[in-house]
Amino acid sequence: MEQIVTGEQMKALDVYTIEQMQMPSLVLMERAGLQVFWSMQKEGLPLSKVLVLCGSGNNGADGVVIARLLTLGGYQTDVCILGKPEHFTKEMEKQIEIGRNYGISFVKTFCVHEYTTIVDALFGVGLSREIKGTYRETIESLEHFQGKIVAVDIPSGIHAGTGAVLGCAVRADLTVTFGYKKAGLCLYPGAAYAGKLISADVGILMPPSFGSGLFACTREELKTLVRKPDGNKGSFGKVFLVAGSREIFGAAYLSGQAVLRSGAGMLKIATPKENREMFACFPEAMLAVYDEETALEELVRENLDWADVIGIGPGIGISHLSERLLELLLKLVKKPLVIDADGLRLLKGKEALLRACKGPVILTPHLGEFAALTGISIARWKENPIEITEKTAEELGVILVCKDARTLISSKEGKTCINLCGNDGMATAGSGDVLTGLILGLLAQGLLPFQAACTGVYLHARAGDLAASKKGRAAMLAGDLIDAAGEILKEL
Ligand SMILES: NC(=O)C1=CN([C@@H]2O[C@H](COP(=O)(O)OP(=O)(O)OC[C@H]3O[C@@H](n4cnc5c(N)ncnc54)[C@H](OP(=O)(O)O)[C@@H]3O)[C@@H](O)[C@H]2O)[C@@H](O)CC1
Ligand SMILES: [K+]
Repeated sequence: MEQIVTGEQMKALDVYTIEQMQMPSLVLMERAGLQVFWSMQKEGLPLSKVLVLCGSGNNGADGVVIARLLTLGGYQTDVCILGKPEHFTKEMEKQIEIGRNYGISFVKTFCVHEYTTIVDALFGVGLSREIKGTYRETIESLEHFQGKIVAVDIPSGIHAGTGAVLGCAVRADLTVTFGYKKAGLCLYPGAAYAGKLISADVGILMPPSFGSGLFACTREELKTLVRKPDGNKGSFGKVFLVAGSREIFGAAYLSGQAVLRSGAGMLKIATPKENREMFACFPEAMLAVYDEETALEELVRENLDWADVIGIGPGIGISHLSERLLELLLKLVKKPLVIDADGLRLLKGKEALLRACKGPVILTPHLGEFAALTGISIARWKENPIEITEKTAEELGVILVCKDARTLISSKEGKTCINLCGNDGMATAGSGDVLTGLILGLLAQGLLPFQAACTGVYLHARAGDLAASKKGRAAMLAGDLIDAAGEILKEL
């Protein structure tokens, strides 16, 4: 997993490195400036005439370092400091003094169109409120700039913890961020403002006791999934999935296919009797059919004994039978339970039952389902997604997968994973059913619930990127995700 931090956490790490490790702030800053300077050269930015825009804090001080390095490198560079001298940090004062000694060009006014590249060093992780006045006018004047823009640490105007735009923000082509990726660069809209994102090591250290539970999944997590040469279908896990209804067969099929493609050994689908014939095309799945006459408690008890993991929701519809099945599972399950789609809609009003559930529960709502379940609007979630997802996971006592362009997975203990892969082609019918199946398949193979949820989301998103590269984002279907997930697992 890759560590992600909020702005506050990053500041705490700066302080730790400077005060506890005794690393001078100006050394960190020099390394930060060098990393941006090198990245600008390496990325082939047009450097015939560069303007560096600086605020009054240490992000601005980084900007002055970059201007000095560019000037020494022979690139024509101007620096414009928008911050007021009374707000300068001591590092900023020092960098201006050094810059003057090195003969860099400070300007008071500028015409953006004279420059080929602009360096945005107005605000970094210290941005604390909405941008107004001259800062805002300057940022807005960059909107029609034809050259390239490089953001130092984070595009100015983006909140480092939430990715929100505070009034206005710089749209960068390249962002060089220091130490660790900031959450605001990983979440939308911030992610869209960052352009190409490069993480640069500048020597900031993280103490072992550091309490950031924020991560992004990486390819490494998939490697925890190992096939055992002496394994059998039982040892790769048995999945019991309550899915499908008279009207909706496809959701059960897609989820079930994803379960088996991810490597689980056996699958049994509980579905209404009318679906029996439809399942002729899915011979790998066993069936437990039910109707009004079925003793549902018996059916559930029997299959809970048999299965290693349980899922409910894809295409079950809203009926008294599906509601009864959900209630029985919540009351009786002691194994991991994944609830998706209609299962989430039926969960409304059963929060007490959910909290009392003895098995670990994973909920996988898209934002509409999340809003319906919690009463928290999509707009409110988007204002502060990490905090709200963590709080809801804790309150409901579940692992919560909030599906969005940047899906968040939070455990009730306050660990959160941000998914950084995937694309808009995945917003297609059945995509969520596939995710549920993948998570179930990974659970069946022994991944711990939070790990299975994070790895499932990552595998699903990587499959989305592979499917998009083959079929195109508009044309790809949920079924392509299943095939692509299989290919990704094969590569391992
Ligand atoms: N520590 C280190 O050694 C290292 C730090 N590094 C660099 O430092 C950056 C963090 O620096 P920072 O903490 O000084 O904050 P920064 O982002 O420059 O802005 C703070 C200033 O802006 C002001 N301000 C805020 N919002 C505002 C608004 N809307 N409109 C107007 N003003 C506003 C705020 O005012 P205040 O809120 O205090 O009133 C304050 O004056 C970090 O991102 C990285 O680039 C690297 O070099 C590595 C080593
Ligand atoms: K910046």
